[in-house]
Amino acid sequence: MNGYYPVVLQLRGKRCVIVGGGGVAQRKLLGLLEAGADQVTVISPDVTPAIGKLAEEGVIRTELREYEEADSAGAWLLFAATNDRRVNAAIAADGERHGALVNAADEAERGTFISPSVVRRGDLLLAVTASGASPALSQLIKTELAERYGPEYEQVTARLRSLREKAVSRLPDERQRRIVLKLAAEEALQRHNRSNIDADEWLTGLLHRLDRGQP
Ligand SMILES: C[C@@]1(CC(=O)O)c2cc3[nH]c(cc4nc(cc5[nH]c(cc(n2)[C@H]1CCC(=O)O)[C@@](C)(CC(=O)O)[C@@H]5CCC(=O)O)C(CC(=O)O)=C4CCC(=O)O)c(CCC(=O)O)c3CC(=O)O
Ligand SMILES: NC(=O)C1=CN([C@@H]2O[C@H](COP(=O)(O)OP(=O)(O)OC[C@H]3O[C@@H](n4cnc5c(N)ncnc54)[C@H](O)[C@@H]3O)[C@@H](O)[C@H]2O)C=CC1
Repeated sequence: MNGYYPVVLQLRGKRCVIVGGGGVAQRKLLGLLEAGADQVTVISPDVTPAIGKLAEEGVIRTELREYEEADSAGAWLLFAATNDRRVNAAIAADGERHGALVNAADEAERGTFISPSVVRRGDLLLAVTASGASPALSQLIKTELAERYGPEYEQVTARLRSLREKAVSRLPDERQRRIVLKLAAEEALQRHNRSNIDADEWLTGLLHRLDRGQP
């Protein structure tokens, strides 16, 4: 076992700090924003034009200077993404001491987490990692997954959420609910073009299928 355990973090209201302002920092930043992070600061003497634009628009904050130890103190999620190995090592050590989750972009072992390759389809999130063995492989598999699970899966997942809400209120029997929800997920995967069916109607249809004994 390599020690890596996957989790999905809720970033709303959490302070995220990226140190470094190059291509890697930019990629990490865009990933955070896609997740809905709303308190992001980038610290670096220089930043890419895209990072600069986001700061101008007020989406993120930038501090155009070198890293200082105090920067890691208030961070919940911390990225060491400079091109200076010694600085990245110091950030990782400071961050851990202050209780932040740390990503070390140049030397994974120094940090406490690594970033996966991600495909987002609304609430459906597909994440791939090779645990540092091959970021390029993760990227390739992500591309395959993005083709297999196209943009329509946003709607598929949203429909399953509304159906599940209905099922939770209409079906008190846990076993029946579980069977219905598994059946719904199967149907959604097989026939995701039927996106216009109402959740109540769908649930009724699923219950009929169960009654007729054809799950
Ligand atoms: C350990 C890890 C730590 C971390 O950063 O979290 C790490 C470390 C390093 N990456 C390096 C290189 C590259 N990284 C990418 C791309 C990505 N790297 C990402 C994650 C990770 N990279 C973590 C492990 C994930 C895993 O193994 O699955 C992705 C998935 C997620 C993200 O960063 O958001 C993102 C793809 C996003 C997407 O598009 O889907 C590319 C491809 C490219 O640039 O086009 C290359 C060149 C090709 C190659 O090397 O394979 C180097 C060497 C640097 C050097 O040569 O100096 C190191 C340092 C080292 O090896 O120690
Ligand atoms: N994890 C990953 O996916 C990858 C990681 N890497 C590693 O990440 C490092 C960064 O890559 P790039 O963004 O392409 O480098 P880059 O050279 O484009 O950017 C480095 C940034 O760090 C800033 N910086 C340097 N010293 C600093 C300090 N003391 N305080 C704050 N900011 C400082 C620079 O101003 C610059 O903005 C590379 O050196 C490499 O080791 C590289 C490719 C992929």
